[in-house]
Amino acid sequence: MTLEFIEYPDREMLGLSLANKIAGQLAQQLRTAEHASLCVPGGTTPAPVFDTLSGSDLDWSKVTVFLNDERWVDGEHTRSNSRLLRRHLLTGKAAAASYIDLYTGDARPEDAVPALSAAIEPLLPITVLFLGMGVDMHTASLFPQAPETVAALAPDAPAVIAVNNLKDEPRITLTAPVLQKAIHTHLMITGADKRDALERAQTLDPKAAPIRAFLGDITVHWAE
Ligand SMILES: O=C(O)[C@H](O)[C@@H](O)[C@H](O)[C@H](O)COP(=O)(O)O
Repeated sequence: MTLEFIEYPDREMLGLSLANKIAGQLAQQLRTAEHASLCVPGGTTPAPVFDTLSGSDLDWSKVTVFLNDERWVDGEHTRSNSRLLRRHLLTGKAAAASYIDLYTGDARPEDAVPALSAAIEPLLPITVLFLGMGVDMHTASLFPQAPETVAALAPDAPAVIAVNNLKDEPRITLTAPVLQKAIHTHLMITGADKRDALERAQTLDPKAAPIRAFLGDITVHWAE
């Protein structure tokens, strides 16, 4: 188990390098397999990586993309992570990729769990997992001390679960057993506060610091 920490001179270098690494790992998988999967975060940080990655020269028609987690809002809502992907990742060459939308339009995320689990399970293990992290040490929609986080960290958790215990809209999130089995895992963080939070997370229990559950074999990409 190795945590590799890469510090970049700036965010632009980070974005270019991480996009190239992800594209290289997807291409490597496609040399020996018919299919590859790419699981990505929402939030505000990853857009520059997506912009570069979407122009990468690989056989995107053999790649399936899905999010780590989604907010339960319509796909055109400004808080929709799918909206971010459609504008920054599923465009250019990457428009040929298949996309599993975690927002199904069901009234509640709970209603979508069986169908989404069934759609995601055949794509496992995830070839490349790209994670983000909040300063509170959450990743995907696994928030510190939330009852859903305890459920999502269980070794027998289903592939996705609904998360309702939030100030804003409900969400759906992939769970630890699915995320932990990814072949390649990258975490992108920016700013001193997130670097400090990551350091703190390494001393805490995953229920208090959910990112801790994924700090096995992982490459952390950081820039100020
Ligand atoms: O939907 C989400 O919110 C994400 O998937 C989430 O886990 C994100 O990666 C972190 O919250 C960091 O978000 P920022 O990049 O906006 O800081």
